[in-house]
Amino acid sequence: MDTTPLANGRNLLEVRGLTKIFGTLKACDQVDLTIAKGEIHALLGENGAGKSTLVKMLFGSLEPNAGEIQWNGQPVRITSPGVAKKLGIGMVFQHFSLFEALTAAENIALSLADDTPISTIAAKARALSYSYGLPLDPESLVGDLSVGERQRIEIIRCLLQTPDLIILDEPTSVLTPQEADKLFETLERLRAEGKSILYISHRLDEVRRLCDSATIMRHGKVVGHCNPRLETPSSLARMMVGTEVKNAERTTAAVRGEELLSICGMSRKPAGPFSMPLKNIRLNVAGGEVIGIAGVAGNGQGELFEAISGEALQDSADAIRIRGKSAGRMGISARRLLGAAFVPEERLGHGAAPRMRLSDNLLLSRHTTDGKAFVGMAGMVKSGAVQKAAQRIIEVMDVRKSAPDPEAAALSGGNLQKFIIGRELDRNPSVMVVNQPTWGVDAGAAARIRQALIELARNGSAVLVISQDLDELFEISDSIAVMHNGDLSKPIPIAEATLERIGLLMGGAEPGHLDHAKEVA
Ligand SMILES: Nc1ncnc2c1ncn2[C@@H]1O[C@H](COP(=O)(O)OP(=O)(O)OP(=O)(O)O)[C@@H](O)[C@H]1O
Repeated sequence: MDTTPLANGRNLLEVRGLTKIFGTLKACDQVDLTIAKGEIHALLGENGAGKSTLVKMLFGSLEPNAGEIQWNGQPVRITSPGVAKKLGIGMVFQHFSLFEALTAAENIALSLADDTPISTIAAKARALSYSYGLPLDPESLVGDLSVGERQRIEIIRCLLQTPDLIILDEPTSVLTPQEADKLFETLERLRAEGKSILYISHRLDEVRRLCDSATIMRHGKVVGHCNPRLETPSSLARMMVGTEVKNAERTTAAVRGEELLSICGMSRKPAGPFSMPLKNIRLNVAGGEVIGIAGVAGNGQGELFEAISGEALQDSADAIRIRGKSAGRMGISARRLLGAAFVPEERLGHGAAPRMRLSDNLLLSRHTTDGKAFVGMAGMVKSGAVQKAAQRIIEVMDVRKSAPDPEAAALSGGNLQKFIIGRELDRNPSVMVVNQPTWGVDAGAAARIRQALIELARNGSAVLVISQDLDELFEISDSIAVMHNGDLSKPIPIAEATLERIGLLMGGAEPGHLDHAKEVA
């Protein structure tokens, strides 16, 4: 591995010795980074390596403890995002900062902080979004949009400020392959226009395809540079993690046990003008198996998760059965009491309360289901037991953190995901339903999560995984069903599933959905 920065034309940004300390942890330790004009530069590293901390300092949302930043050859102090934007630095964050009750245009207006009329902003956003191939309806309410569409708003909001450097923190983790392709076209066009891009991603194949150079971080330090096009995904993973990374393995075939999760003709009207109806969904997940659900984002996967988890109730109690009990009218806690566990796609807010410590988050999600273990006589919390369970999860899932029991918001994105998945696995649920299990998780940790899901199933649980990552679904599933337009296809056993067949179902082109609908009728 090369350890000197690649010279690639004139430099737009040079960072020397940038350091950020949280408590006793050096999240960034003497980091050097050079970004040339007109290049797409990847920032790679395992979860908690310090990537987000570094870019937050470049965007003025965190103040460095030491180090220097030069912009166009001049030393600068980026004391706030406003200063960064004025210099020409734009950022698309890993966690979106959008108000759900406002429209896309209203959200954009808020960040522009001037008095341009909303109609002008909407018109500009619409024109820009279409010209960059990321179509957006500025009048749509954010609350009704899929994660992919929300990200589009963030990107357009950033581009409206005509930045010279665009920082993207894991932009494709929630996108479909088609959406990701569109984004790559947009980024390539921006590069051709002379813009620079700093690109954080755990998807190493896309880094190889898109990026001109890469800086690799480990434990807060820069450990090398490379030209990703000359590397393989496994050599990049090795540089990041420091050791070889193995894929998850289905070592034994699934032995289908009793049906533990049954969805029996479940329909749901669209919750808002932009959400998808669910159409007569039928699916049985038995103990021992992993069923994967593929689909282009926005085809009803989010609505399906809400209906199964109890975030949205059914008219009929029998529409969902968990371990034989009619659960369609039960809320999330009652379904959890039946032995089910749910991991939503949005980690902060939905999956964890950001300002609460990990142990409190654990108690919050499990006090009903683990009442005896965590709550004693007269409602006193057994804090020792809660702390012990939190530590166990942290160890099993290798959650890297800066304090013994930090707030959820102080974890890196991937480490929080590991904690949330670990918190649910720790209950040894009979039914586990996960939406995007490895969103934002590094290659090593993703393999660990996938292996844990396979093992949970092999130990007798029913596992349902909704994912936009087809490679992931092929790696862990015993059968794959596809959501299209609110309709779920019949699960295809993995031995008969090909990328082409699943791809056709995702596009609605194969009659699998129709056959299934006929069978159901
Ligand atoms: N506000 C904070 N307070 C305390 N510690 C923090 C804070 N933000 C980050 N950290 C810690 O700093 C380290 C680096 O985190 P960072 O988010 O920069 O990692 P990352 O490389 O972006 O990881 P990921 O790929 O998971 O997003 C982690 O150990 C994290 O727990």
